[in-house]
Amino acid sequence: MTNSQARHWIGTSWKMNKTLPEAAEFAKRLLGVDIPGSVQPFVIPPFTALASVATILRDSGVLVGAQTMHWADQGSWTGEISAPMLVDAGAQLVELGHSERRQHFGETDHTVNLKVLSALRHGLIPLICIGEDHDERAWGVARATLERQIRVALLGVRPDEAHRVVLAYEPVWAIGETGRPAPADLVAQTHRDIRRILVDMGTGFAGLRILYGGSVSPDNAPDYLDSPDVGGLFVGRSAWNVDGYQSILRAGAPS
Ligand SMILES: O=C(COP(=O)(O)O)[C@@H](O)CO
Repeated sequence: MTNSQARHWIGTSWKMNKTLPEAAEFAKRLLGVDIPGSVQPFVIPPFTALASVATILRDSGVLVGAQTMHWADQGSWTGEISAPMLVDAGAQLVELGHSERRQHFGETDHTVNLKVLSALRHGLIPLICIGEDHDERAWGVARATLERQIRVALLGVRPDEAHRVVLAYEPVWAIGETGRPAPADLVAQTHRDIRRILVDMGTGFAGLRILYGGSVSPDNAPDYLDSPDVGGLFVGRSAWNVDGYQSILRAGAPS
């Protein structure tokens, strides 16, 4: 169940981090955190910890997700995990198309689309990551890149099911240790551009939630959340400990 009153979704992917005991400790500590009612929290552990974290956070209001999946329901796909397996493990959402998967693991707009359709068929919330790289921004084609990523990811998604999709705008140049935090005005403008693309796509798509991700920290979170088109934050390093995550969750409380 998602919090239908939530103004912001604020979540973290742990990427390839945390052992089972570390994951359980985080989840148990999170149970004691006072999360603002205006925030929908979510946590995306590695596959190994998905079921145990989902069990600890069951009925807590914190959504639990996976970092990727395959589009087929089952079959000879060595090393892969399907949507029914994620549901079986307790996942409610699945992150798709993260730039690290596009860059290092051959994820394409087409495979993201196949995965989005599978996620929707199985009742998972697809959290679709989009974002231009450094050159695409320098060459003035950032908006075109985002439009292509969005339109291909959502091919075949019916207007009446589109509201279940969440987008995360994550400029590649802003992500990770070598990333440069994006200026808040650029984030606000790009979210407006994305909103216009969605509006052009028609009823059902116009109101999709758009999160921002890339070097989000407790310091810059309030500035990003100031923009009316920013529907929340998707956080990496700064939320890998509960105190950091809690500080960013607090930024989502109404002032
Ligand atoms: O990659 C993301 C942002 O990572 P940071 O470490 O916050 O730059 C985003 O997808 C959350 O994992």
